[in-house]
Amino acid sequence: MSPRVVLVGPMGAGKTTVAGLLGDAWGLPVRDTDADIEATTGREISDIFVESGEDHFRDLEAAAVAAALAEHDGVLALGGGAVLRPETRDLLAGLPVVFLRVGLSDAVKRVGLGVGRPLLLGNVRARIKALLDERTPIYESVAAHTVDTDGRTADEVAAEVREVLG
Ligand SMILES: Nc1ncnc2c1ncn2[C@@H]1O[C@H](COP(=O)(O)OP(=O)(O)O)[C@@H](O)[C@H]1O
Ligand SMILES: O=C(O)C1=C[C@@H](OP(=O)(O)O)[C@@H](O)[C@H](O)C1
Ligand SMILES: [Mg+2]
Repeated sequence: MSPRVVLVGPMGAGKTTVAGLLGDAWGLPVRDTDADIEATTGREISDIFVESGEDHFRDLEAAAVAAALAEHDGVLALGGGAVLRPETRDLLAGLPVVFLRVGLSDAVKRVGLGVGRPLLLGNVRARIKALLDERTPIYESVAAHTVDTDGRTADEVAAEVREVLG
């Protein structure tokens, strides 16, 4: 069992949204590791970060990704930082991983000033810039395909993901 597609990329790339659209288009079930972590722990992601720290969140996330990759054959969206763990990158080798690329201004516009993304607290623009600089090479290293999302609607992005996967 193996997912039809695994979406990676930064916060605001549209992974969660595009996963839903792909699931609808293909008639496949959709999973999102953030939602899986919230369901298993009964806690919100931001509470886990604040109360237990990022390392603990990454442990939960690595386990959630491993479980989803083993159990799920539909569409899978990862959280933006899931690829930071080497064991997760190893598990992604050979899978249809698509990197949804987003530039700084579109990412800032999309994530807004919500409190749901704890890593962005403070200066949202500076935090996103640092995350994009640090993580872009990692997303590129795990992805079989890259789809640009800047200036495109989520529907347009989903259509291109379907196209690149053939
Ligand atoms: N291509 C897009 N263009 C504009 N807004 C988008 C696009 N994709 C997603 N969004 C919006 O951006 C926000 C973040 O999307 P989300 O799917 O949660 O991203 P991610 O899971 O990658 O962090 C949501 O409000 C969503 O509706
Ligand atoms: O980039 C990150 O480290 C994170 C991304 C978030 O998911 P999205 O990428 O779906 O927003 C969520 O997992 C958490 O807030 C940490
Ligand atoms: Mg998401």
